[in-house]
Amino acid sequence: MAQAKIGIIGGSGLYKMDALKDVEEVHVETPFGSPSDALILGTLSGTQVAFLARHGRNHTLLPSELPFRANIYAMKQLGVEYLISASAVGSLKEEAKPLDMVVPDQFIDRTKNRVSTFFGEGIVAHIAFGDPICGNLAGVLGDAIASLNLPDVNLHRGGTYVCMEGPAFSTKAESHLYRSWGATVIGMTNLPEAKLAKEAEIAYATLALVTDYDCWHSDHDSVTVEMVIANLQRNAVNAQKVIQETVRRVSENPPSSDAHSALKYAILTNLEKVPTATKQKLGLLLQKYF
Ligand SMILES: CSC[C@H]1O[C@H](OP(=O)(O)O)[C@H](O)[C@@H]1O
Ligand SMILES: Nc1ncnc2[nH]cnc12
Repeated sequence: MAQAKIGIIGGSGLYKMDALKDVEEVHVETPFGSPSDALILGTLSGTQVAFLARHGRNHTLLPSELPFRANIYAMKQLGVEYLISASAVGSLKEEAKPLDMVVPDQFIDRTKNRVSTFFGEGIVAHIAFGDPICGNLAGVLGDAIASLNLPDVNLHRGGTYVCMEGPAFSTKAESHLYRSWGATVIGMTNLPEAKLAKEAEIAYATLALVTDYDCWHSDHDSVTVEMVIANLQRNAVNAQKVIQETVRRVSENPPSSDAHSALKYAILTNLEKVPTATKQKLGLLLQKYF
C-alpha cells in the first residue's frame, strides 16, 4: 500500500486539496471499520500526503456519526506520523473574528456519545493528555500561517477548543458558560481525533478556521449553517495555502513530537496477558512494544 508521513483531515468546507498531484484514491479497511471516505494519496509540493474528508466528500456524516477510530487507524496504516486537522469553528472571543485562524493548544470535552479510545478488550492504557496537541507541529503550523500574510486573516496561537456533541449549535447559556471558562473556539470534531491520534502515536495539530461568533455576541446574529458556509468558502482557499506551506516545512524539517512515544508509559496490562484477538486488532499500535 502507498505510504505518506503527513496526513490531512479536511472538515466542513474542505473536501479536497486542489493542489494535490499524482492522486490515487485508496479504500482502506481497518479493524475499526471503514473511514469516512476513501483516502486520497498524492503529492503536495513534492511530498507524499494522505487526505481524508472528515464528513465524507459529500458531507454525509454527522459529527456523532464519524468513524473516528477508523479514520485515525487508516492514517496509521498508511504510515502517517504527522496529522493536520482543518476545522470550521465558532469564535468565543471578540478578537477571534470570522476568517481568522486559531491554532489551539487545549480542549474541553463536551461530547457525550463518542468512542475515543482504541483500548479495552483485555488491554488497558492511559495516555497523558495534558498537552493534547503536538506543540512542535502546532508551532510549524503557526509559522506557516504567519509567513503567508493572508489578507483579512489574523493568527491566534494557542487557545482552547470546546468540543461539543452537536449537531444542533449551542444555546446562549452554554455559549456564555464556555466564554466564562476562557475558551477560544467551539467545534464538534477535534477532541476525539486528538485523543486517538495520541494513542496511535501520531503528532496532531488543529487549524481552526473561524466562521462565526456562535450565539453569544450581541452585535452578530446567532450562528446558522448559511453563515458558516459563506465564510467556509474563503476559509477553504486559505486553509489549502496554509496546509501546503505546513507540509513543505514539516517535510523539510520534521519536528520531534512527544506523541511519537505516547504509549511508552501508558500501557498497564502485561502484554503477555493480552488476548490474541486484541493483540492482532491493535498490532499496528503495539508492535514496537512487544
Ligand atoms: C458546518 S458547521 C458545524 C460543523 O462544522 C465543523 O466541522 P469540522 O470540525 O469537521 O470542520 C463542526 O465541528 C461541525 O461538525
Ligand atoms: N458555532 C459553532 N459551534 C459548533 N461548531 C461550529 N462549527 C462552526 N461554527 C460552529
